[in-house]
Amino acid sequence: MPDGSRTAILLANASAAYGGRTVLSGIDLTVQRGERVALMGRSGAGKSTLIGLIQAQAPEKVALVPQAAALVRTLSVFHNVYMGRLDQRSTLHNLRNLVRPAKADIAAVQGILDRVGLADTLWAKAGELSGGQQQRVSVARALYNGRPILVGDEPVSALDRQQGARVLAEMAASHETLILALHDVALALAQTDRIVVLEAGRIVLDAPAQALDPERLRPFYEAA
Ligand SMILES: Nc1ncnc2c1ncn2[C@@H]1O[C@H](COP(=O)(O)OP(=O)(O)OP(=O)(O)O)[C@@H](O)[C@H]1O
Repeated sequence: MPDGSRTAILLANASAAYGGRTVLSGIDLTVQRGERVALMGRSGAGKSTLIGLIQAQAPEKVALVPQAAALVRTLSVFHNVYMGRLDQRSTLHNLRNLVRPAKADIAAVQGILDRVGLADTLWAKAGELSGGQQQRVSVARALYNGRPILVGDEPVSALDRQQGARVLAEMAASHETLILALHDVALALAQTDRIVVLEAGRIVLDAPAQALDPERLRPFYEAA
């Protein structure tokens, strides 16, 4: 992909299999820089697998919010968020920060935590937070990482709709492109501009959010 291209992600006839069983096939997906895309579909449709393919295509450009928060439970929230930029700092700086965090880094991490409603948790152990708080620490780590494409696998699933909308807005403010697996239809329609629906490993709908409503998406969630 040439630098300066408007294309953020390009998958052409992509497929994926586990142990010889194909779970994604014929995937054609081009995401332009600046788009906010919701990946939707029933459990098992292939959203997480597709997210893996998307991340593998441009790992240096992707800040990932994985489905399970993947935090180091015994470390502080500060350290878990700081990990988002480990590869952007020297080993010496990182080691020093483990023991005695630099003021500028503390301020930067605190600023991100304020934005996701976690202002008072900086030195709490990540493992002692609620599930919704841990999910926001995972989002904060991606925001701090700052790469242009934020890819999230159900990044607000543990939050109520209002909190979820607020956190999605913070993602949109920090990252040029969003690609998010979401199960909340109302949230997806309100907070993204394109809906891609997967069914049994294939894309069965790819349309602007503005052209859709919950009724149109219902068949993809009703019991098969
Ligand atoms: N590590 C794995 N090994 C074997 N099969 C897997 C593995 N991960 C996923 N699968 C299978 O691949 C298919 C797609 O799974 P995937 O997790 O991508 O779906 P999903 O849409 O993200 O589901 P959910 O919404 O429940 O997370 C499913 O049939 C699942 O059982």
